[in-house]
Amino acid sequence: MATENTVNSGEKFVTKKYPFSTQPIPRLYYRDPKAEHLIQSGQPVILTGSNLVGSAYHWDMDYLCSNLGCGQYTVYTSSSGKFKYYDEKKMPENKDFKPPTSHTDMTFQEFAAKLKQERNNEKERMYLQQPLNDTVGKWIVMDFTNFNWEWANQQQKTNRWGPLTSNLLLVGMEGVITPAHYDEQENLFAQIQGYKRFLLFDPDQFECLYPYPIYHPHDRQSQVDFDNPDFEKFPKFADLKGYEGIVGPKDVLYIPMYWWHQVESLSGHGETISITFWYKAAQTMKVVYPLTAGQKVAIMRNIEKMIAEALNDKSEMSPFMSNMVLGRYT
Ligand SMILES: CC1(C)c2ccccc2-c2ccc(C[C@@H](CC(=O)O)C(=O)C(=O)O)cc21
Ligand SMILES: [Zn+2]
Repeated sequence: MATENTVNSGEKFVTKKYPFSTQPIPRLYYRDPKAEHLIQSGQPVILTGSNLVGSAYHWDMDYLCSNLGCGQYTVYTSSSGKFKYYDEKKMPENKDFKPPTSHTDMTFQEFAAKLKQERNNEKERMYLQQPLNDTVGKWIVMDFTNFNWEWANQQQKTNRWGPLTSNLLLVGMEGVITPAHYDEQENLFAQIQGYKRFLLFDPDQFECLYPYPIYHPHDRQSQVDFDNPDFEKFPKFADLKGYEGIVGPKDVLYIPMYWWHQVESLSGHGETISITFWYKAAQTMKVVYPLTAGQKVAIMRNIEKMIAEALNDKSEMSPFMSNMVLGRYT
């Protein structure tokens, strides 16, 4: 049932309410020219009917247990249910950084068994994420080869995306949340089991989402706690405008590069099973003005990196940037 901080979004989903407005992510048949146009213009769209991972629609926990083999899988655990990504390579320079989640390796069978027992005492939330590699069993390899590669390759070509870098298998417990962040790759996000609520924000919402400094382990993640926003520190969060949609089995969501997204595995519909298709950026042939918001994010990132390198002292970043901007460009 819906409580005071949740809404009944449609017939069967209860979702958390946030203090910003959203409009629906378009949902179109994958062959619809409007869908093609949205992808080409770097706009998100939920695609139906693509069968991108049609050969994996029968993947459920039992099938994965018997066919994923006995390889080790990375399983993240979080007591809060939030899985904020952090870059371990950036931890040495940030002495007081405490990872918000822990991770261990285990076989899929161990993960599935823990999932069953976890269901009772609702304590530790778990999220398995694993590149699909050659440790998986032969049936999984066969399902993988039978993905709708013809359509995926056609998208890659039409939109001039770079190479496919990885397919990630994701198995999440009900209620896990991936907090707002952006990625630097194009993403075809395929849902196999369960339902995920996506909140998406245009890269031009950058000033409302206050990403961590680039050298921070939480680079690319928003500093704002959506459940308890600090409007003193992050006043423009109140002006945030987003898109929202529920991605269910057989849906494919196109998440354009640099688009912010928060992802919530909805309760009451079992664990979620997803596969991501990440592509490197399209080759920028000729710069066209005005620049897109995403291009400006890329420029900001490059400048932040150069300043951090030039100063070679993190504590100098803030005074340096303030001196450069305050009272001069503000
Ligand atoms: C949180 C988790 C498990 C994780 C932990 C540690 C390192 C990486 C990742 C990682 C990467 C991608 C996702 C999928 C998705 C979010 C979602 O579906 O929940 C998403 O953000 C995307 O497809 O771009 C989820 C994760
Ligand atoms: Zn992401």
